[in-house]
Parts: sequence; C-alpha cells; structure tokens
Amino acid sequence: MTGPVLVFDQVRKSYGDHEALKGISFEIGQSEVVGLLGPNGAGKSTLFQIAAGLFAPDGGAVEVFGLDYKRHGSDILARLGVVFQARSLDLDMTVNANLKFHGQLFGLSGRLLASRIAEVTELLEVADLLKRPVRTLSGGNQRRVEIARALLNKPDLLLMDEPSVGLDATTRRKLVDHMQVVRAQQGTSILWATHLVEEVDHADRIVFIAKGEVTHTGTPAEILKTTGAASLTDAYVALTGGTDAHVEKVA
Ligand SMILES: Nc1ncnc2c1ncn2[C@@H]1O[C@H](COP(=O)(O)OP(=O)(O)OP(=O)(O)O)[C@@H](O)[C@H]1O
Repeated sequence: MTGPVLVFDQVRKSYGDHEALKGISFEIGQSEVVGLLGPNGAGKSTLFQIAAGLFAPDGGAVEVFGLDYKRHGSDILARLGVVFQARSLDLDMTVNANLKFHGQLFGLSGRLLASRIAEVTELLEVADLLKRPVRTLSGGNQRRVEIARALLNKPDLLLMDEPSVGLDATTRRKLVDHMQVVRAQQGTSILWATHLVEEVDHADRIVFIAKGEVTHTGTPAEILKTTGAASLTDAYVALTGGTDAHVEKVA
C-alpha cells in the first residue's frame, strides 16, 4: 500500500458528559515517526486505545492500513505492534518464555520464531537477558523486552503509549535511539504518545494535543519556526500555556 498507515478523521469520544476527544484528525505515513505530545489528561491514551482497536470512537472514523476495525479487526491486529502504558510481561516467566508465548499468538513457531526472537532482542539490546526471569530485570530492560515483543510480528505500525514512564533520563534517551533504529531497519511507522518533549525531538512530525483537540502539528523545525521559540521545550511551554510541569531535558 502507498497511503497512510493510520488515519484519524474527526474522532470524538466522551466519558459520560466529559468530552475527552473533540474531533481529532491527523494521519501517519509509511515509515513515519510521529510524536503525540500533550499534557496529562489531553486525551492521548484515549486516542491511543482507539487506534489499537480497544474501543470505537463515538464519532468520526479511524482507519489503519486503509482498513476499519469493524470489518477487518484481525487483519489490522496482525500488522500492528502495541506497547501499552501499563507493563504487561509475565514477571515469573523468563524473557524468552514471554517472547515465545507472544510469538505463538501470531502463529510463529519453530526456527522462524527463534530467529525472530533473536532479531528483536538484538535490536533492543536484550539478547543476553533471554534466560532471566522478567522480575529480575531493571525497569528499563523490561520496557525494552516489551518493545521487542511488540516487534515480533514485524508490525507495519507500532503504537507506544508513554513507554518510558518510570525510566531515568539516560534510559529514556536510549529508547528513543532504539526506535530510530527500528524505523531505519524495518521501515516501521511509529506513533509515540508522551508528555516529555525530549522523546519526540527527533520525530518526523509532532502532533500537539490539549483538552481533546489538536492544537499544532508540524516537523520539529516547523514548530520552532511557527512559535519563534528557541527550543522545542520552550515551544511546548508556549503552546500549552506553561501548565505542564513535566517538561524535562536530558542532561
Ligand atoms: N475511563 C474513563 N472514565 C472517565 N474519564 C476518563 C476515562 N479515561 C480517561 N478519562 C478522562 O478523559 C480525559 C483524557 O484522558 P486520557 O487518559 O486519554 O489523557 P492522557 O493525555 O493520556 O493523560 P495522561 O498523560 O495523564 O495519561 C481526562 O480528563 C481523563 O480524566
């Protein structure tokens, strides 16, 4: 396919009388890394869950790989990788057992599964941890294993919802570097939801959302130009009215 891998078209979602998404529209192209940046409560997770097919929007449409979830849910999921905000590895199983189980869910087995596990763990630099129970790994390494797991099916689109929560600045930067390698080597499109500017400063495009609406979108260079800010952090503070305390820089 040559079209966008993900399209949000006027997506709306309410919880009771609270409108969490008020008509979100944007697209992600092939091999594009898009940062979805917004303060707490902006609607990132809600949008992310809709993109992952966990629930349908109240209004508007979402298309993944040109398909809709209603009719082609399993076709979409076969080509999707998802890293949720909450950790979801089995802590008592080894890294290898976790990856094997997940791979089997995608119909992988035998040598093909073993070679995929070798490939993704090398990519995320956790190959030496395969025999370790997940419980014994640092938070950063557990996150890398989760991302490796999400790549087992060679997804065309990887969705990540605040994957670096709880990680230190150096480990966060390493994750950003890993994702650039994943995109370069596998051509994977990536949607990275975060409230940390530093995680999206190398994205192809940043979509700012606040209070359920897209407020700005553009390449990092375009956003600097439009806002006249000296740094993306300053631009973010300007665009969000300086209300987000989570603006951090890597030392
Ligand atoms: N299940 C729910 N029931 C009621 N309100 C909800 C629910 N989930 C989210 N909300 C509300 O919808 C709004 C958007 O929440 P959402 O979690 O999507 O934002 P977010 O940008 O991901 O925030 P954070 O960065 O804190 O994770 C918030 O006001 C939140 O309180």
